[in-house]
Amino acid sequence: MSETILEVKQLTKRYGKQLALNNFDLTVSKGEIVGIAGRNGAGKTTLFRIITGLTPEFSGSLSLFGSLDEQGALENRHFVGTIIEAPAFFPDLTAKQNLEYYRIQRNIKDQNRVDEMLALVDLADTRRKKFKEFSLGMKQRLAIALALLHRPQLLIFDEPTNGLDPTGIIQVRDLLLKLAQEEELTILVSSHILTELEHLATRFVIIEQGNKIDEFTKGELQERIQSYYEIRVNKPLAAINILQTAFPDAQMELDTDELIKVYDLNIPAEDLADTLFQNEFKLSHLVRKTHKLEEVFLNMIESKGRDTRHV
Ligand SMILES: Nc1ncnc2c1ncn2[C@@H]1O[C@H](COP(=O)(O)OP(=O)(O)OP(=O)(O)O)[C@@H](O)[C@H]1O
Repeated sequence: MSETILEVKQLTKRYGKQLALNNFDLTVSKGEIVGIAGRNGAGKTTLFRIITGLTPEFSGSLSLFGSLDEQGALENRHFVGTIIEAPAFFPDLTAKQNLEYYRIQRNIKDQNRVDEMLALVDLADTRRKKFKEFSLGMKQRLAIALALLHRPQLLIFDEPTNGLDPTGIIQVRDLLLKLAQEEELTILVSSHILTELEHLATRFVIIEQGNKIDEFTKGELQERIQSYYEIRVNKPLAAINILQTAFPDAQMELDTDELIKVYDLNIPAEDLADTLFQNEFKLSHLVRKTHKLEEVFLNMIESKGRDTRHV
């Protein structure tokens, strides 16, 4: 069994009448990169603030590094590195000077740690460049270096790719992957765009209006971005019934645009067309398509979110 790094059970947080988190359960094992995806206001930051101790009032239980009692969890927060809000860096200081300030302030004895971190996040060459002259991606990488300065085992990163351009997104993502592999970090990240977590996370949790509405592994996600046939035909309702009778094992649906979707590419397209022709349907469109990830994400929120609202 893999080591449990974090376990929260039945986490609930209200801000007045606003339910920000509702009976939220989450277990994170060592070495995992867990992506929390949800729209703006879904509750991601609230979850991270509770885990990191920034929001101390909540109901439910929280266990960090196996320590169940609240006091123990507080002590174990030393092993957590956090980027929830942009850290305060001095605009006129360099990357090295900024990190050195925090190294001394946090009483980290290892004097090589700053150079080590700058190399790790690929900022060693910035030399005299001041923080205010950094790109957003460089600022984000410096924030990662700061969060890791005290050698945490769990990194919690709220919206790491927010505001970054495509190059910045890839740089930050590759850095996080490298950290997970080389530094054996366990990582918890959030995003309002599932696509941005797609090539990073090993497991995904979908949150909507404070509720966990879905959870799946990277492999399971691939299955959901499945390919399918899209068919337009006159009398689509009658046609889907005929197709379903002809191919009883195939999963099919009629979407809101009256398009038939057949989720079984083992059926040759000609067989679908033949069945429709033989039953005198007029076929105007038959193409092979693949679901787009954001589409899968929004469908998930729409269908499962509906069931959990107003609780
Ligand atoms: N300090 C607060 N006071 C009142 N309401 C709050 C507070 N913090 C969060 N909320 C509310 O709780 C809900 C969850 O907010 P949260 O910031 O956790 O969402 P989020 O998923 O992180 O969204 P975003 O991506 O926009 O940051 C929202 O409805 C938000 O308005």
